[in-house]
Amino acid sequence: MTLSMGVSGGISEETAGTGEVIFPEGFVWGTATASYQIEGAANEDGRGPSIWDTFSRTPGKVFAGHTGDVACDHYHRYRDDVAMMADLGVQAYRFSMAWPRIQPDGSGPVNPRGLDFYDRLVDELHGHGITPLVTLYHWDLPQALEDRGGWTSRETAERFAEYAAVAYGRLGDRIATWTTLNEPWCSSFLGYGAGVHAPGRTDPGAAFAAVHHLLLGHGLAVAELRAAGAAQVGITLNLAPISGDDPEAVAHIDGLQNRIFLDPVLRGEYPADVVERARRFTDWSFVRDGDLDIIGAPIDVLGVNYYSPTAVRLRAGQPANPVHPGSEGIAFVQGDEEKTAMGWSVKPSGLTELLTRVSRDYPGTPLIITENGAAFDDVLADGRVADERRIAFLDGHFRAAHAAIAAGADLRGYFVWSLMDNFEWAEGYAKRFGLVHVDYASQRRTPKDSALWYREVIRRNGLQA
Ligand SMILES: N#[N+]C[C@@H]1[C@@H](O)[C@H](O)[C@@H](O)[C@@H]2O[C@H]12
Repeated sequence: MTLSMGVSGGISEETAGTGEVIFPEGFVWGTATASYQIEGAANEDGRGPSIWDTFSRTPGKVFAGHTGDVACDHYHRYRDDVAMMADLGVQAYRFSMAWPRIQPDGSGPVNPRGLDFYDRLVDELHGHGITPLVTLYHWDLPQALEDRGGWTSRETAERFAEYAAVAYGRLGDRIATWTTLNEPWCSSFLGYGAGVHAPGRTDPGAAFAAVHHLLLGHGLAVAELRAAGAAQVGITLNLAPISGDDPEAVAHIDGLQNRIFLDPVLRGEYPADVVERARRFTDWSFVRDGDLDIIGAPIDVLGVNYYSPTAVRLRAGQPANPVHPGSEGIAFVQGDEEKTAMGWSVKPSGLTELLTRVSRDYPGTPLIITENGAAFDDVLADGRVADERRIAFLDGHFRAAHAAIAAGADLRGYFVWSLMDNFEWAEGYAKRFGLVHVDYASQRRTPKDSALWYREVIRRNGLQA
């Protein structure tokens, strides 16, 4: 089953708020994870070091010095995890492949034992009737490539395309939907601009070079995947609706958060206003003739990760937010909505706004929500996690997605982040996003109430009144 097949049938009358909503027939319900966040086995079967192995070992970078060395031990427990997904009725599973497991140095020799793991995983998924959706890059860049410049170097984009071809060569017969990158905004602006993610660099000019080479890697990989016969190719972007009273401030942040990725991928051009604003930090000389044609090659599906909206306002003297280069005088403000354990506003309507905006401004590409979910301070008591807030969060966001479909968005599926609690990057294991609770000491998995609730949503293909 491909994930961007047309969904058939109309949708029920939109009954906002609390009524029953039924999604189109063929709508795909899934869960999502990422290699470094769940696999563990960091030094097993030939896996090479990634930038997150290095970063998490750098004092002060990750909460309590947590690392992904063991994580959820999914590398060894994948059969039980897949069986658990099947029990929850999950129809599709979004996971990422660890580039350093497949090419330990990021180029050259392929590690067959790394490919063997994904072979086993994909066969297990198919054995349970679960459709795989793969992300080729979810932030675990081989350290050897970072040592040669990482995403600031054009070479990394070229190596990424080679890695994509290797992965497809082994698994292309069993994976229909291939997404190249997860959230290049995080890889570039958090990793090279603000330094709060691996590799921990704080150079805005490097961040813009990373933006370009990540996107170039995407385009070169799409070409490789197409040549190899991939059925569906795409990319996942973390996007947010930007609100505020000052149009210039909104445009600035919308440009850096959304349009710097959407425009090249879906229009084959960088937004002119972003290019001009960024000239303080870069001369864009890393962009070569033909690059934008490569980056803008057609894709079959756009993955959208949505968590929370962004609100900005002018504030005299406000220093730049290092995550958003050139944002002096722009304050990021929080509304009085409920907050998650990450401190993010809970605003389901932001998802409707985002999906309808993308559909309006970038028509013609089917959408999949590749991540949406929330961290809350879950408590396991007597073998149960009564995570009502997560149920309410998901209920609201599912309804918001349904409203977007009713407004014309071509939304094909929804992957809840995350299948299970996992390594939450700089937050380590302190933040729990999972539908399934993980006791890291015992590795015991306990489906939370939200998982059992989600099973019913999937069974109904919608929500009860
Ligand atoms: N933070 N947070 C949760 C979640 C993260 O765990 C994923 O790896 C990212 O793709 C995206 O940031 C979202």
